[in-house]
Amino acid sequence: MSHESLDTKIKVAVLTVSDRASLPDSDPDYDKSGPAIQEILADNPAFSFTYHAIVPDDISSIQDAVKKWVNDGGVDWIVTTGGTGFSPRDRTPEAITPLLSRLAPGLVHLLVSSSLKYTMMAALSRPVAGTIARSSIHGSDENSESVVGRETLVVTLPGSMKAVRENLTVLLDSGVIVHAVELMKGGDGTQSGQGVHGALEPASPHHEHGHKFHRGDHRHDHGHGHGHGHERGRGRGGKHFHGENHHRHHHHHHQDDDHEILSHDPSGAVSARHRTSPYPIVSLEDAQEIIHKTVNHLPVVTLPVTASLRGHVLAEDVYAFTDFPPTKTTSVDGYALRASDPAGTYTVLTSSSHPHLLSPTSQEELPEGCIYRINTGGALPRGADTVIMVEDTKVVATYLEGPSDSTPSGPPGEEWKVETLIPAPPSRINVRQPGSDVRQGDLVMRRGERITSGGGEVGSLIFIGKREVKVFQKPVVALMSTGNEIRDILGSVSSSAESGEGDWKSWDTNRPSLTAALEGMGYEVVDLGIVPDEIDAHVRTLQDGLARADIVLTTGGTSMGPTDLLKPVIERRLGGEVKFGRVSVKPGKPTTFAVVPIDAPNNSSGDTPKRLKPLFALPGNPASALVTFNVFVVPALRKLGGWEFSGVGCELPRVLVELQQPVLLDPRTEFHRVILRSDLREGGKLKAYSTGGQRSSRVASLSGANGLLVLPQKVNSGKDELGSGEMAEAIVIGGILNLYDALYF
Ligand SMILES: Nc1nc2c(c(=O)[nH]1)N[C@H]1C(S)=C(S)[C@@H](COP(=O)(O)OP(=O)(O)OC[C@H]3O[C@@H](n4cnc5c(N)ncnc54)[C@H](O)[C@@H]3O)O[C@H]1N2
Ligand code: MOO
Repeated sequence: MSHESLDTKIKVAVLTVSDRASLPDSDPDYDKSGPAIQEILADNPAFSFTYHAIVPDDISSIQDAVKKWVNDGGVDWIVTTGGTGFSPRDRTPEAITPLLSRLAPGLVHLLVSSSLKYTMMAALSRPVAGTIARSSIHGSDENSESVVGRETLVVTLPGSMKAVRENLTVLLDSGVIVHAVELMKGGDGTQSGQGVHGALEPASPHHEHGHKFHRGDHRHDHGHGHGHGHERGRGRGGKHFHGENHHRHHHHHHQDDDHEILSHDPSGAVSARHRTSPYPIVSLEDAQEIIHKTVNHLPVVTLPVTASLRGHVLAEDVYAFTDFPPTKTTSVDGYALRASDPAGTYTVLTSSSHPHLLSPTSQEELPEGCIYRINTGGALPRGADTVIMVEDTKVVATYLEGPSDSTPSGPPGEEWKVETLIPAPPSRINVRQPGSDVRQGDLVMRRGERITSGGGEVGSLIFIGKREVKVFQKPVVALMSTGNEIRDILGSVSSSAESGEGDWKSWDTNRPSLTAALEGMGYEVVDLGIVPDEIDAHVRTLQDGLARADIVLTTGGTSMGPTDLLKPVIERRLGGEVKFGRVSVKPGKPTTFAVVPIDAPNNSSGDTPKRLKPLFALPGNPASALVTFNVFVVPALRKLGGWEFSGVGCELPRVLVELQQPVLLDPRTEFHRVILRSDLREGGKLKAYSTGGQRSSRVASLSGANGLLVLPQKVNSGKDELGSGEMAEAIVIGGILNLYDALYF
């Protein structure tokens, strides 16, 4: 059934019961809950709004209004708000009960029990629910056939906005109202996609309401236009998830608007799960842009400049505090002298015999007729301006073992006289002038520059004497696998599991492979282990991961199975917002990206600000997990760590490559795993060799792969394949090889 056509929609009338609001001179804004109900319903395609009235808290006024709507015929469901409490004027239940032809205590139970999760005061709410038959109001049942389809459902809600929103959410999200009205009209209820035991809302008070993370209003997946349910009032983001009708609506955001929950309720019956995914399928490019827009850099920290700085991004400009080298310095081993000194014989001075010539506290210069022995990197003595290499000299005389008349005393065997065989070379040749490597005040590295494992950046910082530096925090990544069928290869495995019996099926491939990838990129990994397909275990482990890490990665449980828990747990138990739940890529269609609120420590004003942490739920298939990691997660990790570009730009680089095999095109953008080799015989052309079978479970397709072809989507009437020799784009995920750097190719 489509809720698109008006006459199949459930027609709703809203009755506000309030002495104050019904006064003739009452402020029209006094009634808040009546309009709130209209707005919530207006955004739900299953409903169309008909009437709204405000009556005082007296039994006959309430009954008159209800009877009128029931007798007019055109109303399927009457929602009242107000007058259900314990104060003397609260009479709504007393007004409605006598009109009911059939009681619906189950609905009452649903309302009260769900409200009790928010407040024990819900025990003092006295709702009634049931159906009113049109004929029973006329007091005539002579035409019993006309009773069929002539019933109106009535539910009484409290007057408070909060309670109204909570109760309506439970009634709409559970699907019970749609189902009830279908049954009242003589249908079998299958239209709403709810089995008779359609699943009810789980206990999740704190995340159904109150948090204020709006979905960015990008990418509404209409395809139907959106005229539904907007006759009155404005659309409000009510959460709805019945059956086939999963429209995204334009939300006219109100400040207490929540984001939509699209996932199924996993605590319900298997039969109540979605049979088509409610998540719109976004393109690769859109998914990348959503990630880029959502993820922000982590805070700045000051770290010591050591090798472990690699992988960080600088958060400050770094200037040189002094000149490097600080004084004239030799770049060769030899003898310092004056540039004007001709070839000839000189007396040798050294840092042992004449250290004061190097000391800044002395004024003395290198005397005429002397040269000063120095080694590469050493400072020139005062008075010298160039250096002659040792190769251009020879020893003429050394100090002797014992005293002598003609030889002054010195360490025996030490050089006394050395002959320079050529005139002193010009100083530019062998001398590094002060500040010639780095000048004081030079900008050595900029904020935003990345400290790579290439070493150049760490080296540059240390070289100028920088001991600590401001960098963006590098994300810590929490990683978990899911699935009852998954076992840790290091864990103890019972013999029945080893023999393949029981429900054991797979070694946990994803955690080790993703850990290798993450640690190889320099990220610290928090291992959350393997989590069974149970809601509470998911919640606990995810909360643990969110507390300990800056980003959480999961694998498995993203798709359409009844135990695919990630999306429902994120939305319904963690209060998270799924930014996208499907992407048109192969492999990796169910890749899910969400943000989850984390309570920041209470501040002095007492309110609890929320921080959002990103979470990727990657598909369980091992090849899918690794491919989507490279395509979607790596850019997010980089962005968290402070990579910043004006556009989308944290992705791994792409190159143009020549296919060496023909490849078939898929309706989804396909990442075909390849080995990229540079062929110098053809000017260094990059050639792409397929790694073979590309099924999502075949992680071997990534073994040795250093590239992911980005194969364009096959379009209707477009070509089905790219031929050998054609060019395509590839994402570089590893080091490029030479053509012959391989065991085989
Ligand atoms: N009815 C539909 N079924 C599936 C759809 C779909 O659109 N409709 N999508 C398929 C696609 S595409 C993928 S990809 C997978 C994704 O599945 P999940 O993310 O829900 O993952 P699981 O069902 O939990 O597991 C899938 C597969 O991978 C194995 N697995 C899971 N974790 C690990 C691990 N850590 N190490 C090794 N192997 C793992 C698991 O045993 C399953 O064989 O869904 C398709 N289905
Ligand atoms: O999208 Mo799935 O990753 O093809 O197997």
